[in-house]
Amino acid sequence: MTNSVVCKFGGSSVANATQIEKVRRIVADNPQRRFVVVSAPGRVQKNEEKITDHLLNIATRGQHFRDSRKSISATESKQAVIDRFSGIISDLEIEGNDLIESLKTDLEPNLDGDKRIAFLASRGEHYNARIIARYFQRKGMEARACLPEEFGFLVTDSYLDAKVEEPAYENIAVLDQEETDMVTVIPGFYGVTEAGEIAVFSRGGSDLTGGEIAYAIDGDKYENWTDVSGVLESDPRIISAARAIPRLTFKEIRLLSSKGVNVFHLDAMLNCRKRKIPIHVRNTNHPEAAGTQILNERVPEEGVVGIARLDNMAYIYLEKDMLCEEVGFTATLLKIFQSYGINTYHYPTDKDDIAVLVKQDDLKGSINDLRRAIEKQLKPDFMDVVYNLSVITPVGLGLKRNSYPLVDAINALGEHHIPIEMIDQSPSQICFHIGVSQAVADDALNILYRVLINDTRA
Ligand SMILES: Nc1ncnc2c1ncn2[C@@H]1O[C@H](COP(=O)(O)OP(=O)(O)O)[C@@H](O)[C@H]1O
Ligand SMILES: N[C@@H](CC(=O)OP(=O)(O)O)C(=O)O
Repeated sequence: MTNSVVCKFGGSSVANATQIEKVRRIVADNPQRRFVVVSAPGRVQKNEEKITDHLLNIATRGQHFRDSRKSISATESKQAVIDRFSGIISDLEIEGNDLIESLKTDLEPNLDGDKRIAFLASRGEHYNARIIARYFQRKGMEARACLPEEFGFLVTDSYLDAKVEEPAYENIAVLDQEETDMVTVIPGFYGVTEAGEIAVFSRGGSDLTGGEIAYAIDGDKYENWTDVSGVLESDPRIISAARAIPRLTFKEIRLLSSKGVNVFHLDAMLNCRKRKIPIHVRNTNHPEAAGTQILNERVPEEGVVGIARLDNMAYIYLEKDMLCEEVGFTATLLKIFQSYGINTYHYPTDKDDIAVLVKQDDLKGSINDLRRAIEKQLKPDFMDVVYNLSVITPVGLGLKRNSYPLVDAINALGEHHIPIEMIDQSPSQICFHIGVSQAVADDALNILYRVLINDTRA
């Protein structure tokens, strides 16, 4: 079946009845929008918790919010989840007592460990999809909810970071062949293992579900609906003047997402790229806005198209004479990080030194053991750990043939007396990374936005 558009609506687009009505209008507006992937209800107010976070708090018996300023018990989270869904059902004026009863049972699962966390985390998407399908029906739309556990959205049994298994694609294709006039509502974020257990993708994983459905049915387009008018030039919470980027390549969005632009899940575009399915990031609150098209190719007219930023980073710095001539030194070093489950972001290296950039939270609890392992296996002359770093990454295909933005960035930061802690160009040459102290990161981002994007506009 061709001519299908897969639409994914994020948590902010399905947070309450008003938002869900906007979703219905968007779906009804184009008969090609036959697959609708929904997230769990997100934030209505800025300082509110997402339903998924409440569910994780229930799963971890009140530990999930421990590091945040709020202290919310598991019992309070349970009530918050029930209240939110009851409110949505009543505001949408649909019959939903059965759903609330079933939700209450699901909130007391007889499961332990990661299986318990995954099952509970998935319930936000699960119940929202069932509610939204009912609402569509009440408004006269031919619609059905299709649940991953029923149609066989098969995933691996890494319960909190599942990956899609090949047979899932055939099972999704079957959905596409039946009931072709219907709108199919699918909960995002989770799948089912061969043993019939629920496993979730990493956070933000409903984007991934949308991308996988689009790939499986070879859709014409994957629309990703959110609360901003596309992928913006930089984080709108810091750069209020940031505008939507009209076109991006898969490579550019992947770089931006991996370096902190979290409007779109890092892996959601991988299979779409394989089948050349264009992705369109759009605003549920402003469907008339042009949004951002993500395509295989584009002709760049500018140097930098967007600037990402990763906060709370740290680096481990090592010095050792002739380090670069010691075959296997970097491999051993990275293996040590791997053995502690720590993801490494960059490792700029030179003749006698190397630095490994990581998320500083990932060092919690293991930094002393990690240092000991490095000392024992690699015997560095000197080792230091630098915390509270922010890594700012300007991205753009145009950088490949134009290195002036790199010079401009360094000059502008110098003029404003912002010390550069680290600098590194990616091998693809379409982005570079500048590390600055967290304390001056907002200033640095503002300066770089001005000099690399704003001032270069015609
Ligand atoms: N460069 C950027 N472009 C767009 N949004 C961004 C960017 N950087 C950060 N964001 C934030 O990402 C949010 C959208 O992502 P998310 O909260 O996951 O949406 P959803 O609830 O639709 O899944 C926006 O509200 C915005 O604050
Ligand atoms: N609800 C899940 C999955 C997701 O994709 O949500 P959102 O679309 O709100 O980013 C999460 O919060 O991680």
